[in-house]
Amino acid sequence: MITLRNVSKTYYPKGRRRAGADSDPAAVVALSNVDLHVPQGSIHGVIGLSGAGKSTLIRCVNLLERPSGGSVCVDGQEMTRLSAAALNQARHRIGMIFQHFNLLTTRNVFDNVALPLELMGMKRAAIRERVLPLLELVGLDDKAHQYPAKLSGGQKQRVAIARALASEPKVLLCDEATSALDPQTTGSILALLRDINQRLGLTILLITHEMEVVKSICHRVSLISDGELVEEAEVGDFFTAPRTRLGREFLNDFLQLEPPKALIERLEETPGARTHPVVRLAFSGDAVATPLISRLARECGVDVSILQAKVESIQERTLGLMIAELLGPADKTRQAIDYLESHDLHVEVLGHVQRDD
Ligand SMILES: Nc1ncnc2c1ncn2[C@@H]1O[C@H](COP(=O)(O)OP(=O)(O)OP(=O)(O)O)[C@@H](O)[C@H]1O
Repeated sequence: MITLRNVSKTYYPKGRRRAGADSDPAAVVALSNVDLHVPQGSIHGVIGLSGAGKSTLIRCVNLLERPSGGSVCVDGQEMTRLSAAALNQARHRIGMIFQHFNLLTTRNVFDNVALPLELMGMKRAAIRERVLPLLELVGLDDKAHQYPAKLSGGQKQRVAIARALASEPKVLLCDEATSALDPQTTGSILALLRDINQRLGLTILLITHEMEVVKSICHRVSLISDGELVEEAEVGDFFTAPRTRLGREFLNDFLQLEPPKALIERLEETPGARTHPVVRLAFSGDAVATPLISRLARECGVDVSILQAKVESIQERTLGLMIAELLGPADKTRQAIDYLESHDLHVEVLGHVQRDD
């Protein structure tokens, strides 16, 4: 449904865009060589730190920002090649919601949702037929005559969602849609987006800096850093075993699962004659219910000292996470790691610590 190929975006200081301007020290490369494919009906999250290029990326999809290079294809249409009129038409099929809702304060709820339909030239009766079910869908049918100033943040975002859906889009772009909301309201807005995705088959591309958003509703996630997509994975896989250092940092911050500080200070990168490994284990599926740790002791002769552990529900999947020291001779701890990996656990050796004995 959405395919970006080799998309780049460079911001130039006003009036300084010209041939050879790539070397302009004041130019900001916000995106480079971005490839992204979001299939019809899926929810795809792009996560990254502040300034990584998330907003630029999502705004390139509906050409609120025109890419400096590459192609942007939405629902089979190459967006960068459309005339102004055709682009305007294409945008009706791409709804967008924003962090700060962007409602018109002088219009009531009904008229905010009706606005895109008025701009499309729809008759008042047809607008009513379209808007009222949408207000019901977002749970605001009793607020049609209310003005935005009287609404909570969550209600404002619901109006914005209804407005974005008014032109019956195939794609919804969400630009940090829950960042201004408290955790409970965030939960209810995410539930609404999931519901819309399932009921209407709407394809959703969202950008966020919150792992909670990715965990709650996304099917796949991409990680953006300095304008480049550095990692992409199915959400369960990302939470089990992120492949990049930045991915691991996001995950550790979110899970708050780090070895104790005193132990981190003692961790050595390479094993020595009298060290034992500290590992981070991630397991899902059957492994969650299997008593693997006691089997390690029995079958590999290795004791396990659990430093931290937690179980997370990632949508339908249960994920176990643990930080542990493996205590035993080097050949046995090696064998224990092989044993765990052969039972589909993801094992990351965080380092090695000197034995106290
Ligand atoms: N209109 C602009 N002109 C010049 N530079 C810009 C413009 N918009 C964004 N940038 C720069 O492009 C880079 C990416 O910005 P962008 O807003 O896309 O990042 P972001 O990941 O959305 O950040 P945040 O989470 O803080 O909103 C940053 O270095 C930013 O300063």
